[in-house]
Amino acid sequence: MNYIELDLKVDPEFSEILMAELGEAGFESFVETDEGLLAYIQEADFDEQAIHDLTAKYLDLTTIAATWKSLERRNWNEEWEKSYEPIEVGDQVRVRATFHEPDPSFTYDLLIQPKMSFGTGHHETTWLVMNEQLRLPHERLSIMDVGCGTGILAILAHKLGASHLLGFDIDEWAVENTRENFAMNGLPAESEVFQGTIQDVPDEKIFGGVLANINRNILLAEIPTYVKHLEPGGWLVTSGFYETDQADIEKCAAENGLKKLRSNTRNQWATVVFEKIK
Ligand SMILES: C[S@@+](CC[C@H](N)C(=O)[O-])C[C@H]1O[C@@H](n2cnc3c(N)ncnc32)[C@H](O)[C@@H]1O
Repeated sequence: MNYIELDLKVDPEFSEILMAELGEAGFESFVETDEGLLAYIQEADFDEQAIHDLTAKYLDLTTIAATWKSLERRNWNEEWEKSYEPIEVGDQVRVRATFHEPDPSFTYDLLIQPKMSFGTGHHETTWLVMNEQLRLPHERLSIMDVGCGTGILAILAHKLGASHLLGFDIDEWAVENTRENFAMNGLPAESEVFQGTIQDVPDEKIFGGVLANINRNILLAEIPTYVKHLEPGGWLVTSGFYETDQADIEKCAAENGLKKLRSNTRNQWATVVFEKIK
């Protein structure tokens, strides 16, 4: 049986009330930490939406940053083979696993084996970002993929003509999976993948485009740093937040020298595309 470990960074004052709520939602055990709370639930009972709702509910009172991970590896390929169908973005992009036949009518054929990592194109946010990538220049640009998951966004960037890719993720399994998927999709050996955050990217590295499908709180904290790594006129695609959080993201971006180009939504999830003012 696999368990999910939910890591809530929150003012300890709120730990008790959160434990009561999480207990009702099926979480079985808790460990209070200096920074908040670790909570454990069987993977089958875990509901990502419920955690988003919980975080949103307390936002007016305190800041809660929620991250979670599965405590054991599973054979995702086996799970996939039971239920996974290729996913299409417009009439140009098709994401599939190796056990699906290629469809030559699509210009961009992406091979993704997800393992434990987020990012097959099935999630609204991944789909929304890929849909925006199709409208953005990539030719000969250096592109950074923040929270690369399976590496899917960087792989599409490569297929759209990007010259150099840098991807990173805090999750070691995502990093391992991105490396595998990069190799499977023929990304150049010079592509960089590492485990870490934007803080680990050297100041002198400048990009023509940044892909950041993360979440509201991390975006609000990190947008100023993304901007420092963008060349003037470079673009930033943000996602991983709900429509209700879009105004906060846009305000933060405007305060940091970004101009909004456009936005889109899908099932209440949002994406906003910005350009660094020259
Ligand atoms: C919503 S998923 C997106 C994955 C993939 N880029 C996609 O679009 O499908 C967010 C990813 O960001 C990673 N992550 C979360 N916080 C991060 C941070 N501060 N820096 C880097 N990666 C982070 C998570 O481990 C997860 O793989």
